[in-house]
Amino acid sequence: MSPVSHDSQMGVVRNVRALRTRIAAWRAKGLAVGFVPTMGALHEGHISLVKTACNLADRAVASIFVNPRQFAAHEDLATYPRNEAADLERLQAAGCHLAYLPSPEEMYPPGFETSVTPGPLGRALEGEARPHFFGGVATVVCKLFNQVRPDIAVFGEKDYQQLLVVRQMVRDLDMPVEIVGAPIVREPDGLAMSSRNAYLSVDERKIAGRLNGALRAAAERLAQGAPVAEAMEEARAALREAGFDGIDYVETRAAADLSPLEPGPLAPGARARVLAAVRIGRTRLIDNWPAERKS
Ligand SMILES: Nc1ncnc2c1ncn2[C@@H]1O[C@H](COP(=O)(O)OP(=O)(O)OP(=O)(O)O)[C@@H](O)[C@H]1O
Ligand SMILES: CC(C)(CO)[C@@H](O)C(=O)[O-]
Ligand code: BAL
Repeated sequence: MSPVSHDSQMGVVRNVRALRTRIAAWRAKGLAVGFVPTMGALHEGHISLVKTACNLADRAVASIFVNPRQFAAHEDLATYPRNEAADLERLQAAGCHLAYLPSPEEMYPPGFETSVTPGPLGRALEGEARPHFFGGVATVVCKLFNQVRPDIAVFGEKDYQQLLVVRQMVRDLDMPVEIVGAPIVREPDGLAMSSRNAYLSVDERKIAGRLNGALRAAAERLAQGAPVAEAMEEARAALREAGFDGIDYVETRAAADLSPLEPGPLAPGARARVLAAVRIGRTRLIDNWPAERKS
């Protein structure tokens, strides 16, 4: 027998109509809705977002949708890890109230043609390496917000630029939702949890564990007053020495809006973020770490 009582059984819906029926019943009771969009293959990072949504709202909805529009033709849409049964169990155990799993046809029916295009914030860093990416993310997140109509939505700081792009979209398009950023959940060696970590071989996994250390070391150098350009050069050297096959970028940017910084030392009190994307074998990893100069 299931240890879960009927009352706390998580709902599972796969189309907008069923989703809206469930949410309308909560709204009728005046309950606040928290939302966590995901692409599935869930790990403790995703679960921490669901728990945050449960803490901040009366009901939590999580979506699982591997969004084709944010993958370029050469990327890993076909092989992206999928594990629906395990994901549903994890969501249920985390206290999620409703899982929303639309099909690609439900999200993008024949005739679909409108998209959301982020501004300059979406063109730097990840946007430069993956030019299609933030347009796909903004479009699907906009649709998901219109479908769920949440009071709050929780996004992980692991995808730091994505969090800022979504905040900017919500501000620019007057969307009635509060965006909450949640801290990065890491493996014991510091590697940020990520669904794509499943691609790593045993040897690659050892190398991957050194990404976070390189960013932390850079943030420490910046805290001590090292020039940004010097700290970034040291970080690149550390990543090359660790054995990464490629570095898409390692940069220190203003934490609030990712605007570029001068090459010299950080201004005392200025909040910055060291961000990187690296490649190892067929896997691309991103991570970031806060940096602030000690006064
Ligand atoms: N380690 C983590 N800590 C906190 N939040 C995370 C973590 N990993 C992912 N998230 C957040 O979960 C949400 C869904 O992300 P997604 O499903 O793409 O997972 P992912 O592990 O980032 O996958 P990928 O390997 O494709 O980057 C995003 O808001 C993302 O920032
Ligand atoms: C926000 C998101 C679910 C949109 O597809 C995705 O980019 C992700 O999982 O970070
Ligand atoms: N976590 C971001 C989803 C992607 O890389 O497509």
